[in-house]
Amino acid sequence: MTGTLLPDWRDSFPWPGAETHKHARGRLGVVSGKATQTGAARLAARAGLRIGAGVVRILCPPDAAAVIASAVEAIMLTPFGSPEALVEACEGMDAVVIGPAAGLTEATRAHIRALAVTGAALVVDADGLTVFEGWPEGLFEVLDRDDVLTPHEGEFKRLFPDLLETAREGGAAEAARRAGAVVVLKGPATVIAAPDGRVAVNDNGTPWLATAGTGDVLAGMIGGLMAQRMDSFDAARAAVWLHAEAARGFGPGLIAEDLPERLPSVLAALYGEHH
Ligand SMILES: NC(=O)C1=CN([C@@H]2O[C@H](COP(=O)(O)OP(=O)(O)OC[C@H]3O[C@@H](n4cnc5c(N)ncnc54)[C@H](O)[C@@H]3O)[C@@H](O)[C@H]2O)[C@@H](O)CC1
Ligand SMILES: Nc1ncnc2c1ncn2[C@@H]1O[C@H](COP(=O)(O)OP(=O)(O)O)[C@@H](O)[C@H]1O
Repeated sequence: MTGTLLPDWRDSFPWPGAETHKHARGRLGVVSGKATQTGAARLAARAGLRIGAGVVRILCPPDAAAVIASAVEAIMLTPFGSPEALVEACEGMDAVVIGPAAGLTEATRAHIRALAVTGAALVVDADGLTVFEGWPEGLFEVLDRDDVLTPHEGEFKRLFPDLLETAREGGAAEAARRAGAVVVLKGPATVIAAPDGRVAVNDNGTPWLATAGTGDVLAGMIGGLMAQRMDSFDAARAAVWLHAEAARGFGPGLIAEDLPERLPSVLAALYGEHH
């Protein structure tokens, strides 16, 4: 294991107990974009499954169903055609990831606002953040403390333009307070901040992660841990660390698809240290 600090979230990592079953381990939903933009959701869904969510289902616009169905196995699929149908399809979900390649549309805004009032904890990423540029309160007013926002710097500036000049730690902390949710400000030293004032800076980042789709994988990993009912701040810290650990272990040539496949060895090392 690399990283200079022993991750203290290890004690609350959701290893499965003997009596568990797939539904008890946690149900994760991932909302896909349209037919030509399904890869991001598939990356997130696969990462959520690899990190231990027992059941993962992609929710997709009807036109995307045939494309996704031909590209998934253990991951399930439900098409939806309206915000109401999306909410119905997410019944019983413990966590839902929305935003990767979702599209910068009024529909994306409506889907997020509808999902926020269900019982599922949300991970809002990528287009799900950008689409609220100029209307951040439209997002913040529907979030709960256990929801997570995962902006890179560009997305962060779209939601928090006045925090541009603030140092990353202070900026993320203020953003979390304002959003009333956990904020993961991604980058070489990813900052994780909770609305109750907890702040952590990840210490094992690697530039091998600077490749398209790795953020989608991270969103799926965070959602997968939240689906297993890990505290959202701890889930975010754990996922950021494991994501970087997987990338370090792979090294040159890494693409986003490699990260979920690398997770078993990273998790095995963590499991071995713990048991
Ligand atoms: N396989 C897939 O289907 C993938 C889909 N993706 C999705 O594609 C959509 C658009 O992605 P884009 O990359 O165009 O949108 P972004 O919002 O990431 O990038 C738009 C602009 O933001 C700026 N920016 C500022 N700071 C940045 C930072 N730290 N990192 C990256 N960009 C920064 C850049 O100038 C960039 O041109 C998103 O919904 C995203 O989820 C991507 O995640 C890549 C993989
Ligand atoms: N130079 C870097 N050093 C460490 N991590 C990085 C670096 N560049 C990007 N990353 C990480 O890679 C991921 C990129 O996510 P994101 O920008 O959302 O990409 P995408 O939208 O293509 O999935 C984040 O987890 C980020 O922290």
